[in-house]
Amino acid sequence: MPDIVTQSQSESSKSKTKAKSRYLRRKKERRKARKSAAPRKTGDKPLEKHISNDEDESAGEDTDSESEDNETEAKVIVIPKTDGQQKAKKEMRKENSDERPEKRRKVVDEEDIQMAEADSSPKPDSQEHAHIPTSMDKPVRKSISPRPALSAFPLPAAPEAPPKSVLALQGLDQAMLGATTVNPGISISIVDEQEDITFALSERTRKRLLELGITELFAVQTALLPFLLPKAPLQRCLYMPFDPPRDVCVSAPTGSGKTLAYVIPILEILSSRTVTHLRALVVLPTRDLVTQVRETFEAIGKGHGLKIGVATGQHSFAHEQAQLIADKSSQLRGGSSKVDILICTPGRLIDHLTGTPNFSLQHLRFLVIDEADRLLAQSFQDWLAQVLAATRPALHHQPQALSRGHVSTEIPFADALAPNFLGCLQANSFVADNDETKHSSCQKLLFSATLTRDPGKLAALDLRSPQYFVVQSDTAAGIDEPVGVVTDRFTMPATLNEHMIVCESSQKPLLLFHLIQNHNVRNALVFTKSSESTARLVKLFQCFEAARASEERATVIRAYSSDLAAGERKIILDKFKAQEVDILVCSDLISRGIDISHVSHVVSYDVPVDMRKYVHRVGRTARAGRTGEAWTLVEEQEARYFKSMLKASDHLNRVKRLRVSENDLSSLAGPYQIALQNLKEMYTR
Ligand SMILES: Nc1ncnc2c1ncn2[C@@H]1O[C@H](COP(=O)(O)OP(=O)(O)OP(=O)(O)O)[C@@H](O)[C@H]1O
Repeated sequence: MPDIVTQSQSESSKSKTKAKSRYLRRKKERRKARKSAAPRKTGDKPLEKHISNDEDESAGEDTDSESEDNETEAKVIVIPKTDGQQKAKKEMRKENSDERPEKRRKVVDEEDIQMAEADSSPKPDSQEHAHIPTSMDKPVRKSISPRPALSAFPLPAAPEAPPKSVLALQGLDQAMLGATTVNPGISISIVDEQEDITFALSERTRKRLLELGITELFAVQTALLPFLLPKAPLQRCLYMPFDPPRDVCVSAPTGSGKTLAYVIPILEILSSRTVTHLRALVVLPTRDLVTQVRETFEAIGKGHGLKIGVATGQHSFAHEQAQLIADKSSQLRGGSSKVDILICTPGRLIDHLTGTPNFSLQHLRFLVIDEADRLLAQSFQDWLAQVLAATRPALHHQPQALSRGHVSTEIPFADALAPNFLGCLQANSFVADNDETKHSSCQKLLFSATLTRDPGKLAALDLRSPQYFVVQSDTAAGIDEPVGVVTDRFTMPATLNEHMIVCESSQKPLLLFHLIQNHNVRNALVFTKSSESTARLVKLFQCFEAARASEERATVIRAYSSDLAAGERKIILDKFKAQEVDILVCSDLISRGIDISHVSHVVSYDVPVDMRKYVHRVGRTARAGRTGEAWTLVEEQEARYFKSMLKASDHLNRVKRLRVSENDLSSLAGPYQIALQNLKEMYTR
């Protein structure tokens, strides 16, 4: 048995050897056939590695191992499959189909290689790209290294906010940034004649000021007078067509004397005039202010021989025309005027500009806009644009555009025309000795305690190289803030004491009565939010005074609001000025500009809606260096808003909290309840 086994083993090994040699022979033949089937192109480099779909398994394995070992040196050439190759491959497969199945191999295709090249190719702008690789010298399989992770972008973060002062400067013109800061503590005596060298005040004006008890000039006046009243005579001229004056913007606290700062220079310069023309126009927001400024002009200008007129609509239009215009019937190109100075409200001014013959602004030397921020916010009939246009000749130089209401082609009286309007004459009718452009001599002066910083609104004024003056203490301006005019801070009078009283809404009337009784307040202004609340509060207070039935003199309280006719308002205001009325309850109608020297207290019964309103209300007291008290009653739900408003203007620390206990109020509770009952009956009747 063992022999049999041995024999059969030897037979089988023989047959195996035969099969192996047959396999090797066929393999050899296949190689030969493959070599002959793949003709090499002329110029082709010798093949170092040949990858194709028809490679046998061992060749594929060799290729892998080589490329791993010599990754950097390996050169791979992709040879496109030829028809011969494909044929040979098919034959071979046929032959080998019975021998062993073809293993699945990783196939690297021509297209894959191209993509790999594209991916790993250097950036066009990199230096490495100086050598453009070809498929001949490019490593393929292992050359595709994993892409590095994208570098992380920094997370979005808000940049640090620029300082408030930097923000405030945005969009402001250089003129505003170059404002002159004036210390409110400065004053200059006008008693000593030698001191007066700076301002060159005329003897007549100085005497008049002294007669009125004005012995020194306040800070804003010390800055404005040398600027508006230069010593050089040429700069005091009525007409300056070739060297027009610079415009001026002034921001100074309430009661600091802004009115005199323009009244004195206007009177001084206009007093040199021979012919009466309308040369100074002062625009104010209310009739009351017009009356007040007229009184100041008349007081200081007594003896100057200048005529002062007003236009507020208080009188009929025909009456005003008769007061303002000397000649309504003739056709005068240069206009006609009975007044040198006109003080008016914007509405009535526009009425005269459009409806009064020979009313002309071509001779204006001064255009004053007092309470400028309020007036610039008023777009009534586009009044500002109309006024500015009337100070310049019309673009098309139409003779009829000179003064409204007349159309004529006759040669006008040359002496009636302002120099900058002479160009309007027909060329052949008037020969000028000088062809240089003539400018308007009108100098614009803007005043306010809360002058606007809005560049857009200021641009509407078409200011000529304006000079800004800001009256504020050194401490009010921060180190990095050149001037307060560029921030939301408003300078308050140093002599003003400010308090707020936080209370429940229902307690407010009783609290007000307590403050008035307890502090023995006389000469007070009480501001409410509307004319209705004004009337209600006055009635309640009158009922309260009646119910109190005290032996002391009853406090006289009156309402002052737009509900009253102008005549009635004037009577009440005069009584208050004469101290016949103790307390005037009013809406914001007189919160601006009104100057009543003896006002000792200002009470904001309703909180002001914004900081500007607050500044003007409290500014009715502590004027011209006097002391004054300002109280604001703040309802509990308003406290937060009110405080943040003050804080935004850097003013919170100036307003102290005043506390009133329930006990303090209890003594007045009885008459107050009676007053409420009486008022109720009054309204139900
Ligand atoms: N040099 C001065 N000497 C004494 N009193 C003066 C002087 N200048 C002005 N006054 C007085 O100071 C008061 C306030 O002046 P004015 O009304 O011009 O203030 P204002 O700055 O215009 O205030 P507001 O912004 O509230 O209108 C007036 O009664 C005025 O007569």
